[in-house]
Amino acid sequence: MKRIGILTSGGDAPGMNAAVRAVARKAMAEGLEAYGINYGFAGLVAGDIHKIEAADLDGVVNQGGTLLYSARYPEFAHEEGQLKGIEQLKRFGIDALVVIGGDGSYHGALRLTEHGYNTIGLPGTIDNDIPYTDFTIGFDTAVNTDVEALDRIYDTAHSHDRTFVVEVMGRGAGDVAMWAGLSVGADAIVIPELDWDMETIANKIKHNRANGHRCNIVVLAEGVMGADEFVEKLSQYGDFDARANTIGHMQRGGRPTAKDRVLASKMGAYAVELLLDGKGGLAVGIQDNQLVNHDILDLFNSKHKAELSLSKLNEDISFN
Ligand SMILES: Nc1ncnc2c1ncn2[C@@H]1O[C@H](COP(=O)(O)OP(=O)(O)O)[C@@H](O)[C@H]1O
Ligand SMILES: O=P(O)(O)OC[C@H]1O[C@](O)(COP(=O)(O)O)[C@@H](O)[C@@H]1O
Ligand SMILES: [Mg+2]
Repeated sequence: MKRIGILTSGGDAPGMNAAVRAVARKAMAEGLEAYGINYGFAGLVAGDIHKIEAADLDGVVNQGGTLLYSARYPEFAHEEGQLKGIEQLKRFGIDALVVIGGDGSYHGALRLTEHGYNTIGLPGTIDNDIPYTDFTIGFDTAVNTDVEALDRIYDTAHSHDRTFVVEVMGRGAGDVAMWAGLSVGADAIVIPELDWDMETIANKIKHNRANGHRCNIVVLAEGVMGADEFVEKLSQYGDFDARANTIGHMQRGGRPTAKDRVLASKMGAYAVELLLDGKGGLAVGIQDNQLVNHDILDLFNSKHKAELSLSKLNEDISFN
């Protein structure tokens, strides 16, 4: 093996650059060359591919976004695009590929593996919705961004005796909502994985208010419903002077936390070690603080397990 290709795909996530840097620099340290593919699978098919020099990676470890750019490119679900992508990789003499992205990107990586092309997946998504890893690259930063936003919203909630319903991202997963909600002492955290009931939430808010809690924060995972709709339904159970906020894409950008930088660096270097061992078709994860790898195919026969006990814990300690 002489050349490793790297691409980032799907929603950008803070720490993707640290992962690209780790893969490329580790490859170089092992006497290999690194090639960057711009715009995920779209750039792969188009042949938007360039050699990465060590100096290109200077000053990127602390940058959000992705220096390789990203794309949502549904066309890659078609075999024609996949074969074209492999042709491009061969044209550049690239022997193996590291795909940094979320669950969708892993589908693309699996297709390449099925066509006999050695591919390793690194979990890069703020959603934390990937099986066989406790954490994904970008999750910690997104949660911390949400916590900062929620702390600011709390100031207004507290000053005006208001209830704020704040919608955070996560697609179908409630991890971002649970971590952010527990971190700010939310009155309620509403996620798609667990049953919930509007009347119970309204009663909890009333109970807390009756016991001196002047304002309320409800953290809502986007996979449940939008914040406006939630406020409308909540208001049917009382006048909480409620406001809806959606944090949106600002939680996807920004400088990665140290935790995400370290995770990305570890995973990136590990991917190169796996490839040097002649392995491929694998997804890298971290479980109980140990780097692990699983067949990418196994990820599609499994479901991400959210740490749902966080929701129960929040219930237990968020009353007045
Ligand atoms: N079934 C599939 N087969 C091949 N490629 C896919 C498939 N699903 C997704 N992809 C590729 O992965 C990209 C990223 O997936 P997406 O779900 O948008 O983000 P993420 O990887 O962050 O979850 C898609 O735009 C597409 O190029
Ligand atoms: O950026 P877009 O295309 O509007 O998509 C928003 C979605 O992307 C995310 O921010 C990240 O998701 P992925 O990692 O799966 O791309 C989700 O939390 C959100 O639902
Ligand atoms: Mg995804």
